[in-house]
Formats: sequence, C-alpha cells, structure tokens
Amino acid sequence: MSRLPKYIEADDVKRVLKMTELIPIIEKAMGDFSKGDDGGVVQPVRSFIPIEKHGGFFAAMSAYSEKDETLATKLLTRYQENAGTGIPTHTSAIILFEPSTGELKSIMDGDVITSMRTAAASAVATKYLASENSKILCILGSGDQARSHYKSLHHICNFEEVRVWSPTFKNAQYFSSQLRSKVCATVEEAIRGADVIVTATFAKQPIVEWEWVKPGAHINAIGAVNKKWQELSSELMQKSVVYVDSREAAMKGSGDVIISKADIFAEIGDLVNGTKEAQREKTTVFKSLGIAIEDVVSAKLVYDKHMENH
Ligand SMILES: NC(=O)C1=CN([C@@H]2O[C@H](COP(=O)(O)OP(=O)(O)OC[C@H]3O[C@@H](n4cnc5c(N)ncnc54)[C@H](O)[C@@H]3O)[C@@H](O)[C@H]2O)C=CC1
Ligand SMILES: O=C([O-])C1=[NH+]CCC1
Repeated sequence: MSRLPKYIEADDVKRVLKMTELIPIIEKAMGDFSKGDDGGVVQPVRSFIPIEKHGGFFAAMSAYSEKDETLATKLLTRYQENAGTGIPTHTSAIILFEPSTGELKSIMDGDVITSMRTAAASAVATKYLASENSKILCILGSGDQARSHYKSLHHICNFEEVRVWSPTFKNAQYFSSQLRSKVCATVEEAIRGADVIVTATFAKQPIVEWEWVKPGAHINAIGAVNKKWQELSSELMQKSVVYVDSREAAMKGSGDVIISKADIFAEIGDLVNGTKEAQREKTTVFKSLGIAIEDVVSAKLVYDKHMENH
C-alpha cells in the first residue's frame, strides 16, 4: 500500500459531498460534541494568529472523534480585503490522520467543506428553532456562505419567498440572478416579516436591530467571528434566546456574545441530545463560529466516498 497521503481537490470534494447526507452527520457531531466526555470528542478551542499588518488571520482547528475514529485539523486563513480581487476571502486545507497509528492519510481542499458544513450546522439549528410554518427567508450577504445557506435551508423549510441584501447592490442582484430571490435595498426591508434570517457578512458593527425582527423569528448569525466584532445589536442578543455551537468558543471569541453580555441558553448539540429546550416560539439566535468537529466528520465522509472510487 502506498504511504503517500491522498490529495483530494475541491472538485472531487464537491462531487462527493451532498447536503442531504451532510446535515444528519453534522447534527450527530454537534450532539456528540455537547455530550462532553461521553461524546468522545476532543476539541480544543481553535488557535488564532492575527496577521494585523495585512488585515487577515490564520486559524488552526483540530479535533478527534473517538466514535468516528477520525483525527484531523483544518488550517484556515481569512483575508477580508481580498473581497472583489478574485482571490478568495477564505482559504483552507484539511489534514486527515489515521488515529490508530498517527499516519498521514489525506490532505484535502477545505473550502468546499467550510462552505457546506457551516450551512449544514445552520440547517440543524433551523430545524430545531425556526417556526414550523416558516415562509420567508432573509439572507444578509451575497458571498459564499449566503449561497450555501440558501441551498441548505431549503432542505429544512418550504420557503415561499427569499430576500437578499448585500452592501454592494450589484452583488445582491447577481446572487438573485442565480438563486431565486428578491433584492432588498436596506437591511430593514429584508428583515421585516422574515421567519428565518441568515447574517453572513463581514460587518464589524451591528447591522440588525431588535425592532426589525419578527417576534419568534430564528436567526443564524454566521459572521462576526472575532471577539471585537458584532453583526447583531446588543439589544437583539439580550432579548433573544441565544444558542451557540460551542459555549467555550463563543465566550472567548464572539463579539456578539461578549460585547452584548447576552446569556447563552444552550449549545445546538444540547437540542440534538434533548438535554435543553428548543424555544421555537421565542426569537432565537444561533451564534455560529464554526467548530473543528464539523470539519472532521465532513472530511471523513469525503475521504471514505472518494476512496470508494480510487
Ligand atoms: N461561522 C462559521 O463557521 C463561518 C463563518 N464565516 C464568516 O461568514 C462571513 C461570510 O463569509 P463568506 O460568505 O465566506 O465570505 P464572502 O467573501 O464570500 O462574502 C462576504 C459578504 O459580506 C459582505 N460584506 C463585506 N463587507 C461588509 C460590511 N462592512 N457589512 C456588511 N456586509 C459586508 C460582502 O458584500 C459579501 O456579501 C464572514 O464573516 C466569514 O468569516 C465563514 C465561514 C465559516
Ligand atoms: O469555522 C470556520 O471554518 C471559520 N470560522 C470563521 C471563519 C471560518
């Protein structure tokens, strides 16, 4: 057997990874993570290097799942200033090891996985927290996450209307020309009356106000992935029931949580495990930062399916 690690490129990841298969795998991983020692997940909070000179950051996200027998790390950069230059704002690779021997098994593209597993995690949150009769989806942002959330959330709700807002109007128009949606000129117009809201932007200051949000709506807050940044107003965070992917990570790295001093009610994994209540009738926020176990179980799925054909 060759000892060379298998390189799996983005097109191959895209070919084998299907949202319908991914959502239940991410749901189980979030549940295992929130079980603590019983879940068999070992995952330190990601390490983070700010590259201030160039307005970027580097992060290393590692986890081991004993139940899935998978060990991997994702190395990631985020350079916001790349937007509009043709260079991606996020770049990542996932490195998979064999847990029984420590051997290097595979190096694969991490961009497709990041895009899809983040949207799959929001799909899980939406399944537990959105009103069962959700009809209007609002997406703030028109980039990669906006697109993948459009796709994943249609697996959960039967939306009759999708609205999109983006700071650059023509980007929202382009999104709308590819994915059926109505372009809104302001955040307020996009939000009012929406049942499910996705914030997937680079905003560093709040762009969503409590008074615009329909009572009982569910918000998947994906951006503001730094302790100094906010996408949602402090009032909105304080008055909503707040769920996170990792309590420890959110308390260390989410400006939406830290600056607002909002209480975290539960992790999404607690809903999966049935240990905390899904307060569907209230206004809910899923503050997502992204956790390594999501990458690890996605990488295992990609590796196993890729190897079936090679
Ligand atoms: N929670 C998680 O697991 C993950 C979070 N993210 C975060 O989600 C956000 C979106 O990421 P992508 O869609 O991959 O990026 P992208 O570069 O594809 O799109 C970014 C979007 O933000 C908009 N934007 C730029 N400046 C803005 C501002 N000042 N105010 C409001 N909107 C602004 C852009 O017009 C664009 O629509 C980023 O903050 C990113 O770091 C990304 C991956 C995983
Ligand atoms: O979890 C993740 O991959 C990311 N979180 C913030 C930027 C990318």
